Amino acid sequence: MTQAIRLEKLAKTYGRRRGLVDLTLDVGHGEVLGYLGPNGAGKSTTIRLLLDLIRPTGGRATVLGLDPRADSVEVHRRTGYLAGDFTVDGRQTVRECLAFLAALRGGIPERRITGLADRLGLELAPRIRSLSKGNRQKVGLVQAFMHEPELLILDEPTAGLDPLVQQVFLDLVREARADGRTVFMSSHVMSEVQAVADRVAIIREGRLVTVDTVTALRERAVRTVELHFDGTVPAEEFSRLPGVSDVSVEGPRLRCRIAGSPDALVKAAARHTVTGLLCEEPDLEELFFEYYRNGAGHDRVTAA
Ligand SMILES: Nc1ncnc2c1ncn2[C@@H]1O[C@H](COP(=O)(O)OP(=O)(O)OP(=O)(O)O)[C@@H](O)[C@H]1O
Repeated sequence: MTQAIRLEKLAKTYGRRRGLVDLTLDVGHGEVLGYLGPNGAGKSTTIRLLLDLIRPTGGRATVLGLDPRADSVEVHRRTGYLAGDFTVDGRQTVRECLAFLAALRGGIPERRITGLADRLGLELAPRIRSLSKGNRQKVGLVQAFMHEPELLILDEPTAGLDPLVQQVFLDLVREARADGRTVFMSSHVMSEVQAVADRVAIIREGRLVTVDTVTALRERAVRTVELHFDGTVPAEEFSRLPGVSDVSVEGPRLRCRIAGSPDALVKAAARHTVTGLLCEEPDLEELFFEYYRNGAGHDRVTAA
């Protein structure tokens, strides 16, 4: 797979403040990458660097094979961008605003704009300044998607959206991927990212902590397992097994948490008569918290 985005030791400092530290990351064409991190992790900094809205202090970014600085116009033409602080002229109506932005893009069929607005439940008649935060965000989404760009760069796209509209947004991302387009979206909510992303990159304090597929993250995540036996089993037979923690036994029921392979647990259970087995879906949000806790940041993220 060729790369839609290639970051090589990309770095940004703001005076003496750290923005981004030697970030190396590739995003393939047609891939949806979820870019997760707590407040101040460096997500917006990365995105602004991709679009040449700020300049790096080290390293290199390549977007659609282009240099964001030298080929800025071309990068912006081929990209749909939603800024974290999306703002437009408040005096315009939604329709005027989107028509203006469409004209800047060389014209876009009106039905595409009205189609997106309909799906997101965005009225076109009101003035921008009268809109709630969520409705302004919808304007931002329409303008990012309306020209069907080959690359979408979205900074906290679901901020302020209610759950139903969030689902519509996730559908738009799925459709973009089905069309072979690339999506780079930042978030601080794991659940929405895991619903659509092929891979998830987690950053903390300007550094990449991990990047992996949602499937692999799931395999690494902690899950709760409940086993039912035909009688009481000794907890100590289970508490020392690799990856097993928080073992509790209540009558014939044993509950524990497991990280990684359940093989040792299954083999230990098989020494008894198992009458029931319940395994909860791994909680990726919890895995995400772990990545945060294992550092000096301690910035809490929002659980969805
Ligand atoms: N213009 C600036 N001047 C000084 N420091 C900045 C500036 N922009 C960002 N920073 C610092 O860079 C770091 C990364 O900020 P950034 O906005 O990229 O984080 P983020 O992950 O997007 O956070 P959030 O979720 O709050 O938007 C933070 O410590 C922030 O204070």
